[in-house]
Amino acid sequence: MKWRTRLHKPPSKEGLVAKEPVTVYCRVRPTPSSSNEGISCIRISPPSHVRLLPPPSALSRKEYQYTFRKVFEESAGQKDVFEEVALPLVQNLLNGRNSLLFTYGVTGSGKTYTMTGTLRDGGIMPRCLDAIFDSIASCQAKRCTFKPDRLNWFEIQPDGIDAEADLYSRIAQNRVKRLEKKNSDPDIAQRVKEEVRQLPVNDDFNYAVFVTYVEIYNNSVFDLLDDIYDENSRIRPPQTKIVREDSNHNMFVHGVNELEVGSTDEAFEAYFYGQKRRRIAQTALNAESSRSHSIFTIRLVHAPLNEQGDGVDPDPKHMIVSQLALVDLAGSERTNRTKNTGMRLKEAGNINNSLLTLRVCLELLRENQNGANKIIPYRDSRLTHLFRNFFDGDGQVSMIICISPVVEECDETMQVLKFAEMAQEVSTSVHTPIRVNLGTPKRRKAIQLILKDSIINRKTRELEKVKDEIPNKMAQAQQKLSQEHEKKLKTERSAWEMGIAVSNKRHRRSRSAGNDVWLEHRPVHEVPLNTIMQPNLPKRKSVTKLTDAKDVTEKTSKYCLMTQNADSDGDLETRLYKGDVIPTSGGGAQVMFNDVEVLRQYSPSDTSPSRKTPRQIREDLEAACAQSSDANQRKFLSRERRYYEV
Ligand SMILES: Nc1ncnc2c1ncn2[C@@H]1O[C@H](COP(=O)(O)OP(=O)(O)OP(=O)(O)O)[C@@H](O)[C@H]1O
Repeated sequence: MKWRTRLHKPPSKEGLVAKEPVTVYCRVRPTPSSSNEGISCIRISPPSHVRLLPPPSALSRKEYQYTFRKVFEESAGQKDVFEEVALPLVQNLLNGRNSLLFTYGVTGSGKTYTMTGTLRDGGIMPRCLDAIFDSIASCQAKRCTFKPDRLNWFEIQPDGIDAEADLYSRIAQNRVKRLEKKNSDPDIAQRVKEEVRQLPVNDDFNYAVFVTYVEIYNNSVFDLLDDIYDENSRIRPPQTKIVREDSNHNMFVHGVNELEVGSTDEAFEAYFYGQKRRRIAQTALNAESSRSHSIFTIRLVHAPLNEQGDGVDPDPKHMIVSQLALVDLAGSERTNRTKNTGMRLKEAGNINNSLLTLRVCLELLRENQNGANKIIPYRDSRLTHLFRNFFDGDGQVSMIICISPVVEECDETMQVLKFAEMAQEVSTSVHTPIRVNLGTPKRRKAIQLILKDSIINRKTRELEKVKDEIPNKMAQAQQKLSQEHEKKLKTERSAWEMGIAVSNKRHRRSRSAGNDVWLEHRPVHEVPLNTIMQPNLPKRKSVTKLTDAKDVTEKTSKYCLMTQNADSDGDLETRLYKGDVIPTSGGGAQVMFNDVEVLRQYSPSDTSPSRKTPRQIREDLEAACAQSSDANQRKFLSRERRYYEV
């Protein structure tokens, strides 16, 4: 069943609210190889002090010491910075809180390096994504369970994918892929993922991750995930977006593309796509200087598990949306040093204006916290307008000041440090939303336990069933075995009876009447048999002496060796040893004896005890048949040799 929840406005803010100061960290980048090696305008006193030593050429020669939450030395790794600065913000996100993290500093001071890093040594953004996905791994909602309504909220589709949402998702993913094919983007597969600490999550909720990527360039907002190409594959000029306020007074970029991502790599694909759209202009200071503020926002949708534990609660009032905005600010710089002109000068002016507005807003906020009641000019720049909620109402704000030890940049570095020190004096409210009371806390675990239990029960039942069936199955197997045995015996018996039938005289006689040509090998001194029954061999050739091999090899297929003898009672006994003539591979022939016929004449009046009964005679014959192997055939032959010349 599929249904759509009616458009729902975010719930009013209830829950715990705590005041948190803007947290400022300072990262000192290694001295660039191009600068005067060994000359540095910075001294660090771990863990939180940094001293600026202006060179003789500086505008102000006074030494200053600044204190921040933590100062990262040149040797600090990406992991150190992430764990100290961003991991608590990821925990915020998982707890339903909002956070904003800026990197701020002069051009080339390491802001992008700190925020994004490289594929081999990821910065804060990929590490945050890894930590999020690792933490929600067991509670990730089915794709398309939530659909952005483009008004800063989400619709719930409890059954997951619906056609429209799926289409949206496919278009969005394809757009990212298509661009990747056309350009030689960094290979995401080469990204090195470091072990990230899994953070605790409320596993009675299902989670989905969405990303947006916008830039503020010359004080206009652009959606970096907007389709670059139109229907005719022509490059579309970028469309400016407006910053709006939703019904709950939250600021958002209207109509921005919000992409559901199922993994860090998918989010990275979106990021690289967006990178293409960023205006990257070369300045005299940095070959890859970004001239716009870029904002990569991760939104986490939390929705309670439904009662069955196989989907989400369809009530949108129970849904929580938290966000972590990662802002890579454009470099603050002095135009006279960068020697910018024309468009670059305009860019620099806008960048400095928005940074100045940020500074002014923070200064006035600080004054208001100390009793003043001044209007904060958020609207003076898109940057402050968009993040008004964070400063004014809700969310933790953190900042990493990136500084370079290069002496030439000492004056600008001082401005950055002064601004950052002031920013720490501003406090913001951090709101922790109240999660819906599910009635049965630890619902997922309970359902998992029930499922596990039912699997165990099912397996036990299956085992018991098998156990019950064992005697039955054994009886069946035994019956089958005895049936097979019986059948085998029967076959053997009938074969045996067939054998006996073969020795039946009449039967053999009838076989003699076929197309076979018999070689009848008679004794030299034959007793006249006129009065005695004789075998009927219709096509035969009789010999008393085998002199020519051709007698056997040519034409004949049957061989019959005849003996005549007087038995112990003086009666005449004629024996016919019969066999098949089988050609051999050497061109000769061999005889395979397979039958013995005994014709005996005796007087019916003779009743002497030594006379064999017909039954005894038959038994003798059967025994002779049973011995019709090669060896025995040879024995027969040698036994009878004295009567023949072979
Ligand atoms: N901590 C660091 N360790 C190693 N290399 C660094 C570090 N910080 C910066 N870099 C290097 O310095 C160069 C400039 O850094 P980056 O592009 O991050 O500066 P930026 O402040 O973002 O500049 P812009 O304001 O122009 O965007 C890059 O080549 C980057 O790899």
